[in-house]
Amino acid sequence: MLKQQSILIAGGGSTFTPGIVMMLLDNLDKFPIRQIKFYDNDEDRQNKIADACRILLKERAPEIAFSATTKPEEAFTDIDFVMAHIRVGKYAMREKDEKIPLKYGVIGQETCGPGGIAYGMRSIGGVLELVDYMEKYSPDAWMLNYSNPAAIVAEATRKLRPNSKIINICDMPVGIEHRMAEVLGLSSRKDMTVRYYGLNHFGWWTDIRDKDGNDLMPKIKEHVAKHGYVTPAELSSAESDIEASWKHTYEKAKDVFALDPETLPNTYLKYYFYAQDEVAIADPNYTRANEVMDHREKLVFSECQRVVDAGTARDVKLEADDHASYIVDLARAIAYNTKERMLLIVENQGALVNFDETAMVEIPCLVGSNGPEPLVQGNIPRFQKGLMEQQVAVEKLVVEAWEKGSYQTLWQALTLSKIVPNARVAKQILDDLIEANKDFWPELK
Ligand SMILES: NC(=O)c1ccc[n+]([C@@H]2O[C@H](COP(=O)([O-])OP(=O)(O)OC[C@H]3O[C@@H](n4cnc5c(N)ncnc54)[C@H](O)[C@@H]3O)[C@@H](O)[C@H]2O)c1
Ligand SMILES: O=P(O)(O)OC[C@H]1O[C@H](O[C@H]2[C@H](O)[C@@H](O)[C@@H](O)O[C@@H]2CO)[C@H](O)[C@@H](O)[C@@H]1O
Ligand SMILES: [Mn+2]
Repeated sequence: MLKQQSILIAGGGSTFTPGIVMMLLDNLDKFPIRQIKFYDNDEDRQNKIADACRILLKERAPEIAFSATTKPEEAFTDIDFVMAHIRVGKYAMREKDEKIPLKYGVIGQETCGPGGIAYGMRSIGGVLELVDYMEKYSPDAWMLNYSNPAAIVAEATRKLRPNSKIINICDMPVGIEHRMAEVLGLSSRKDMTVRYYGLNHFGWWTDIRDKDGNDLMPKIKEHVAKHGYVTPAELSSAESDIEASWKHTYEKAKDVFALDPETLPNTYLKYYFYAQDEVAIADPNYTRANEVMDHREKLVFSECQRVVDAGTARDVKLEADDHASYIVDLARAIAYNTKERMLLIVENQGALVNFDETAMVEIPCLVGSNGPEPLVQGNIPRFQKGLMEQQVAVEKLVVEAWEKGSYQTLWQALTLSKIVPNARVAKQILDDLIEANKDFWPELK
């Protein structure tokens, strides 16, 4: 009989929380649960999600104990897995991360360039705090962390909490693999076995095969060269479920792919290869944060309110997706030693032979009860190596700047980012970001 698990969702008020709860409910036969707790530092926001999830859980799995709290000891005691997805500063700060660089004609993005650096400087402290609570109150637990910017957070936990049981993850590769599977007519992305390497939001597939070992790359490449990662269904229907900004990102993968037709790229490389094109189509007064607040956040919170008002979650419209299935698969792999092959952000340690051993890289790993076992991906080519060396230096400098409280180091990080044109612009953006982030960043000297 499988051991029943106790789960803490940290960032209970996240728009992604209901999806994860739905996915946990869908998998109770493979991942039995005795307790789910929510933790957040914003009680009102968390309660809106928790009140709906309490109804959902009572109807579908009344045997699972449920609670929501803002008290760390109550939250982190008696836990097997912490599923973390906090956003320090919430959407109000994401909006500033995006709009400040745009004032200077520079990409404003959640995880890439100056926006990602600003968000990283807020997230490091928040995530380390969660790790410390977990180690104090449930020292045997694992933290599976989605909190962004995952690359910077991963470098911070590697360097500042080297022995902690935290695994940093991203749903972007599985989201793209889902699209590849649709292109191939496969029923699941899990029918594919992939080789992949890179940094978070900065990587490439080098090999994709079916379970019999047949090479699937040629067919995917043929599609991507024409349509990027827009799926056949999206191409043939005038109406699509995806938002226009994501559709553009999937289309733009065509131009990103053109740079290296040997591999298949992660979508967010568009911000590095085509920075000016992306700035040209951005609206400095209405960025992705505004879209998310107007769409996903409204949708999730209004649906939770509807469930609470109706007193039932019988016809709840919130769905579990790849994002949720990935974190649940990872928890299962650790809990029951499934040895599932998954892309994770781990310390390189020779897996990319000719790359910095201490870099946090995104590569396939076999996951069991001891955690991830990285799979060697060999030598990487000069083009990717050059790009990755520059980007990993940015990520390491940000963590160093946070640790030392150093203005100079953060200025260097911004200047080194491929997205920022020069040191003068880097300084202007930095000074604005410091002012905007004074409640969140360490003081920089
Ligand atoms: N790694 C990935 O691929 C991936 C994918 C999707 C989302 N995410 C990340 O997941 C997170 C949640 O995204 P969202 O859009 O749902 O955000 P959200 O703002 O809806 O939710 C985040 C929650 O975190 C809470 N929070 C902030 N600081 C906290 C702290 N110090 N302690 C406890 N709680 C805190 C907020 O109050 C909020 O309820 C973000 O970091 C986002 O970037 C990552
Ligand atoms: O702008 P947002 O908040 O909608 O998304 C930013 C996040 O984007 C990635 O996740 C995508 C995923 O790539 C896509 O396939 C689909 O599932 O939607 C997800 C987000 O809604 C990315 O991996 C995250 O790190 C970003 O935060
Ligand atoms: Mn991601």
